[in-house]
Amino acid sequence: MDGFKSGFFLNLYQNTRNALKSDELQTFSGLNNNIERMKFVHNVSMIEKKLNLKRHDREQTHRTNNDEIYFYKDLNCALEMKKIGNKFFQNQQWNEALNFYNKSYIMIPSDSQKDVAILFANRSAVLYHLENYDAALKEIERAIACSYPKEMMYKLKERKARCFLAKKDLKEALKAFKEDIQALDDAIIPVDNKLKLERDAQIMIKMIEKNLAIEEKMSSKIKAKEQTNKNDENLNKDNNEERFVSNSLGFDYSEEEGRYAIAAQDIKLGTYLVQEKPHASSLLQNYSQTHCQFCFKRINVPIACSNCADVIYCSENCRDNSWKTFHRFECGIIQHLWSSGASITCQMALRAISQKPLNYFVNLREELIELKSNIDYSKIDTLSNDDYRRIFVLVTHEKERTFEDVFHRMMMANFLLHCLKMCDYFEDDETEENFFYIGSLIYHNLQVMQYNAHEISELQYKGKNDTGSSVFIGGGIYPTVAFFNHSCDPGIVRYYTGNTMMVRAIKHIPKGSIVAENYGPIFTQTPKDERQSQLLKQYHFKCMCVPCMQNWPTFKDMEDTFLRFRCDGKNKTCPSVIQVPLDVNEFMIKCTECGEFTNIMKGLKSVQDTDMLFKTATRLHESGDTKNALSKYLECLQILLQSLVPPFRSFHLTQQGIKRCIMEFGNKVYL
Ligand SMILES: C[S@@+](CC[C@H](N)C(=O)[O-])C[C@H]1O[C@@H](n2cnc3c(N)ncnc32)[C@H](O)[C@@H]1O
Repeated sequence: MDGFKSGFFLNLYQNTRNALKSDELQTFSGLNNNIERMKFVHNVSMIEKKLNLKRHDREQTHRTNNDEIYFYKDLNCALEMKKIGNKFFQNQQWNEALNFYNKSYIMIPSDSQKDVAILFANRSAVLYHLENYDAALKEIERAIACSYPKEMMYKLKERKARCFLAKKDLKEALKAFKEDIQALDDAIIPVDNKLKLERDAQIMIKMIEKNLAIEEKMSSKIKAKEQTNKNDENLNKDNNEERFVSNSLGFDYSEEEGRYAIAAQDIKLGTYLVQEKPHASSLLQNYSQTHCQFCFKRINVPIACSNCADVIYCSENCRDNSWKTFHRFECGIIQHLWSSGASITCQMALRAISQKPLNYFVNLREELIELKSNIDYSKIDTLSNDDYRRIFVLVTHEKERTFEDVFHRMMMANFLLHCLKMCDYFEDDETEENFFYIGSLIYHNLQVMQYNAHEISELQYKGKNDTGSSVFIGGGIYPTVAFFNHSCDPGIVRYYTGNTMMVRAIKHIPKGSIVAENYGPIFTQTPKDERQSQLLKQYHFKCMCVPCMQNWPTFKDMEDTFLRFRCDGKNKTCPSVIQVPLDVNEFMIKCTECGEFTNIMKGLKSVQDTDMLFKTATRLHESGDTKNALSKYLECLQILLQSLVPPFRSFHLTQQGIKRCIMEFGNKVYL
């Protein structure tokens, strides 16, 4: 996720770097703070002269060189798209029609409100046919708010009534049919048609009134339903929390490992540990026309930015929040960022600044200097997720960086600073001091993102039988989860709804143990040496997790591994450890020492967490459903891996077994 891999910036960087003379190199190496370094890079790169970039504005209504990716507001083009949409609509190809209406709407300049209103109305018609009545009603509301023509209003009101009817909301349907009759007064259509439409509406009104009378009698039932809906609303509110951190999670600090998460109490498998919104996040360009720029939800019915056609939103709320924070500055420069080749981490480094006004950072300046040498985590943890100090304190490994790394990142920061200037971030403030101070923060952010940002993924399914795969759609910086250290055998799984991250335990984690996540290399797939050197190179630490210390084999190396169990023979004193081949599908095994048959799962019964699971497995086993029983037994084993004492603690489950446990059990957690 790091750096500029392609795009015009690479050239600029290489030219500047190659042109550096040895005395300039020395000067740069001798500089002792980031503001001075920023000034130096700014002067040698002469970025403003070399890059003739301008912010796009509303007047720029042309398309560039048949460029398929970059859309501009363009009325003619938008009307063409609408025509295509209309053709699909006539052929009852609803999804295709919606797709073209969406494209058309996104490209309409915001001063063409009437066209916008008509497109909202067209989308409502498609959505009605797709039986997505709530979305259709929302579009009707939007069309009306955009001054939909009075003479056509009766169509919208009638559609509104039919949507409510389909939703079985008779009261609202009744209201809408009455509004429909009123709206017919303004309709410019032949009188006969008008009368017919009015008669139809009256018939509906009578029918609904009759049904409402019946419904009245059952009002108590309806009240109960309303109560349920209210409860649902409350649930959703909880989901919208900025962050939730379980009481079972704590944080500790050591000189070698920095700050890291631990279990403040025993953590059961499956426990929700964290739900967190990002401090800053950026969506990949490829998803800019399918996902909400603000919350990353996939969208069928987008809301457009009124100035640019580069981004879309799932709702007016997300559009407004985006505008209030970063998009008012980024609007019109996003295409430059994309074509520069700036990685998602670079875009996040910029966004962590563009989402707050200049004053915010100017006011924090003294405190940030203090934070560089003295961090009070108990205070930092109480700050809200959108507070810049929460990400400022994250690891940067600043002292371990090479000259090339610093120069490269300074150049990136300088380019991003240039972008900020281009989009009027500094407004009337022309002081050099603030300009380079913000540059130094962008540089700091680039370092923070390198070690602390997370990829945001989405579970995508291709067809009915697909089991789904996780697809990278953007990046985010999560102030709480950024403090989780790594293990090659992690205790948690991360997954997302939009850009909200959820973290759950995938094993039993005893009180006081580290709660680790995984930075990439996992013991089942990558051999120890490879894992350790990758982590050292990428994250500057030597991994000392249990699989690294005990050199656990990968799945591939586990082909010949045995399951090992202590014999549970008749006299209970047999000291033997029985080895069971990997492909075991019998649960009764014979001890080679005492000759007794024993149930390999017997020793596991005592562990509380697995009791239910074990009972289910036994029931399935006894009923002859060996396949499902095995799967349940293996789930037990997966949980127990953490709590068993040696030699059991150190055994590795079968390749098939652990894989299946993780896949099957893990999947349940993911979904
Ligand atoms: C995302 S941060 C994790 C939080 C970090 N410990 C801190 O103090 O902010 C990643 C950095 O933490 C440290 N780290 C992560 N896992 C570690 C581990 N298992 N052992 C030692 N250091 C680790 C490394 O310095 C790594 O670059």
